[in-house]
Amino acid sequence: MRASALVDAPVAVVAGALLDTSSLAGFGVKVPGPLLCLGDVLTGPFGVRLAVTRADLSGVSAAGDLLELHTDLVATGAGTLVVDRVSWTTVGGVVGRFADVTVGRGMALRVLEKRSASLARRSAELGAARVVVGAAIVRGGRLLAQQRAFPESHAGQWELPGGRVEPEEKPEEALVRECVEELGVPVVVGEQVGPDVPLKQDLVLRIYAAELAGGEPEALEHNAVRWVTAGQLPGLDWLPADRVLVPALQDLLN
Ligand SMILES: Nc1nc2c([nH]c(=O)n2[C@H]2C[C@H](O)[C@@H](COP(=O)(O)OP(=O)(O)OP(=O)(O)O)O2)c(=O)[nH]1
Repeated sequence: MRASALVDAPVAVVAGALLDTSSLAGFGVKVPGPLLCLGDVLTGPFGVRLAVTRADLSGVSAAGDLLELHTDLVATGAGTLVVDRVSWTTVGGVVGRFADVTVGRGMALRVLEKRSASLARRSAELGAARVVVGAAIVRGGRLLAQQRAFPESHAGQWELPGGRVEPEEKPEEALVRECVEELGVPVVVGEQVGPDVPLKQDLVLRIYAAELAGGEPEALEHNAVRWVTAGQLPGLDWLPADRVLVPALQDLLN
């Protein structure tokens, strides 16, 4: 079964809204955390279990023994086309087929309609949210990660250099400023990497690829900086929002 809807927001924003498990609230789905990550297991009504097999800019997929859900995102000139595909295994026999047609399809359609409305709502919120920028600085096939010194709850965890965009700044300008403040070096900012990851109701994390424009980065406000390979990325104790971005960061390095 397929359904599609146009959402008036860029792909990076809609992809972020899709990762936000708050848009699954009200569907009786148990989720492991506030953000969907590759490999997460979702538990739906009747104990149906689904593993997340894709969570990136192209959309989200989840698959289990009986059910598969795919949401594909396509950029159009007029916003993002969200294409949902649902497939499930029908219990055999006449009764099973009857139940499938009368109950299963109607239920799936109602769920998709409700979800599409909540996705559009969350995308609008995130599109208007304040942005925290982060720099994916790559040198010689390694990514620069930095280890937070505070607050206590996040001390020791890893993140990317960056911070909040001030009201009068462009995101790229904020990133250059933050890299000078935190690392003591200028950077050249490139393309966005991965989706806008929801941090709170009205705050998103947006990562840009970046290159050093000179100098050697130092941990001026952090515990440490470290250059990590694609293989080392999943093993680092990242802040939760950055963990979601690991596959996109690995793609950037590969
Ligand atoms: N810089 C940065 N912040 C991140 C990342 N991942 C992530 O969840 N965050 C969160 C942590 C904070 O809640 C928020 C940014 O705060 P910050 O402390 O770095 O930036 P800031 O100095 O401009 O913020 P503030 O003084 O206004 O709190 O974003 C990341 O990779 N880099």
